[in-house]
Amino acid sequence: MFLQWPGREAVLRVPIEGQDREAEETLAEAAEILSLLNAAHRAVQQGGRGAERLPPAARGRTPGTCHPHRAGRHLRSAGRDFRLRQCRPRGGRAARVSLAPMTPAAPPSFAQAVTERTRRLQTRLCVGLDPRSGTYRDAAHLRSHTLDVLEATAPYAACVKPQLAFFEALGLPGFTLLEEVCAAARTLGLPVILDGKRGDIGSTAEAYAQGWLSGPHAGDALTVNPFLGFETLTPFVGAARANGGAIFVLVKTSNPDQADLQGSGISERVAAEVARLGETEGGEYASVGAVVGATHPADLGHFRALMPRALLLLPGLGAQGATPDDLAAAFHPGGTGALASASRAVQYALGLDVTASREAARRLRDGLNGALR
Ligand SMILES: O=C(O)c1cc(=O)[nH]c(=O)n1[C@@H]1O[C@H](COP(=O)(O)O)[C@@H](O)[C@H]1O
Repeated sequence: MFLQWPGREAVLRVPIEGQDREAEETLAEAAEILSLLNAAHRAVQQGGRGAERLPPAARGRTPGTCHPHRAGRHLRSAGRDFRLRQCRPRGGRAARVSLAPMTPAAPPSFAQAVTERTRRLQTRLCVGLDPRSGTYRDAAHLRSHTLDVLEATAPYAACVKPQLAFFEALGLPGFTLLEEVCAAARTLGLPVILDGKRGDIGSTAEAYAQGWLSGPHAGDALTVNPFLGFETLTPFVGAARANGGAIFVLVKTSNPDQADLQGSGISERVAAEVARLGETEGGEYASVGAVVGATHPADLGHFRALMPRALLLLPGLGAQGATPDDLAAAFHPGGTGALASASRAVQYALGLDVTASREAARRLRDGLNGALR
């Protein structure tokens, strides 16, 4: 077992013995080494030599890289987290150390992260990334424009939604780009919804769920097609819950032809299942959300009421004709609970002009905020 002391540049590893008393014992040892490191550091700063005073566990490290210990500092020991209450050197080779155990904070779930971002940045916009290969000179151009649009629009976005079809169409390089997009989104603090509309018999759905919610190309959330029956949702729900992710189940899609199959109460049956799956979960919003087209403004309040704890993904803003003013009924008071999505209207707002994409995202964010006032 090891204690790690994460300094700015050095990680000090000290062997730990014992279980319960490990905090006192280990930190006493660590503090001793730190106190020696600090003494050595001071000696080096004063022009002397100090490294030879280090105990074997600390030898070989640059004394100048040690980090002074501070109350409040976070320590990780054998997978447990502690906060340093006090670390007082006592004489040359001893120190008194006092630790408070910490319960490590679980990373926020998709629903928490996206809702927190909505509140903090006042944005309900989901930026869709649908890179169309015919639009670009070559693969490098497609890549750079896609990443540029992501970066330029991030300040106005609650989340980003790459549509898998456009990446799959590029073959293997598309998967590499998707990974880059997901990594860049995470660096920008943007939760990622992968729009894959997956769904299959349960055993195959398990592989989809593994691939898109926990595999190397995974997003934080995935759109899911319930057409095969509710059994198809089970692996996706399991993977989303296990990974702090989410799924968005197609309830009423944005296209006019949805009526062919989604009329006659079908959307309501799916909505009831979405609500049922979410009702056992704690938290403000459940991990099971719903896709409801922004192109159905008259139905948004209805579906909001049927799935009170579901996040609603509202595609169809912009190119499919929906406007921010159409969407207020999908939100809860306070302006949370829904994400309005636009792809072409942002990514190709004015050809390949990235500044125009940025402005389009800003206008849509402002429009959505205005509609909620
Ligand atoms: O799940 C989706 O994102 C989705 C559901 C739906 O009902 N309608 C719909 O258009 N979408 C996706 O949302 C995006 C809409 O693109 P734009 O019309 O360019 O904004 C496309 O990637 C669609 O695949």
